[in-house]
Amino acid sequence: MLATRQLTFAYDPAKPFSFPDIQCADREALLILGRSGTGKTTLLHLLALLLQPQSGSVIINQTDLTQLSVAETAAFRAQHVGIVYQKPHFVSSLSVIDNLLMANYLANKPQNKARARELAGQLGFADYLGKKTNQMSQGEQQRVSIARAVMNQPDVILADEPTSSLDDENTARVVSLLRQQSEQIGASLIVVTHDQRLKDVFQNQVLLP
Ligand SMILES: Nc1ncnc2c1ncn2[C@@H]1O[C@H](COP(=O)(O)OP(=O)(O)OP(=O)(O)O)[C@@H](O)[C@H]1O
Repeated sequence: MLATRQLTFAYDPAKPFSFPDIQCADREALLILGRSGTGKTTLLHLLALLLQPQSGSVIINQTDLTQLSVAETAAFRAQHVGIVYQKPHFVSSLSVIDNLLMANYLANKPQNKARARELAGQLGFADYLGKKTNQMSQGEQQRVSIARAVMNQPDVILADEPTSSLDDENTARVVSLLRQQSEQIGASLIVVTHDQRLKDVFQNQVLLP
């Protein structure tokens, strides 16, 4: 479960952001829409406490992340939050499977190769596990990115424009994989996007003004 209360933030004091409260239960999906520059990525980074809000709270399960120290926040994020970035960031010198196992390492958990293989099978990149990520197409990399986000079975999955550079077929595939994974592990799924193709797919929506 993720909920926010009266979140505010400013890169520049002259341009403050004030975000609508959002709520997303376990196994639910929420789409956050808005034109370019309305603060979608900023909001997603606040939800992951990658940015510290000026005021307000971010609650995941029973924990108010804004009350945690920097070290506690980093540990909480690694264990409970899975992030799919707009452009996948991988360690290019490592293989696909080692990039997945990195999520275990960062969360201070034992390496779970069986889970990495299971996800690769489910998401359709089992043949790539030993390869480097730069040998994969963008759509394939996006699927690895989803697998990495769910390696530790997080409580919340945050996805930033996961489909903006994909064709219709890969968009449908990525959306269904995100939903399937969040339902399987019982996570809240929050997607921020300006991709109008997703409007008809998600029932719960928030529009940033
Ligand atoms: N690090 C930063 N420093 C200063 N201003 C920033 C920074 N990051 C974003 N902004 C500004 O904050 C506003 C919101 O940016 P943000 O990236 O959250 O918007 P967005 O809705 O995700 O846009 P897009 O759909 O184009 O990705 C923009 O006007 C942007 O220029």
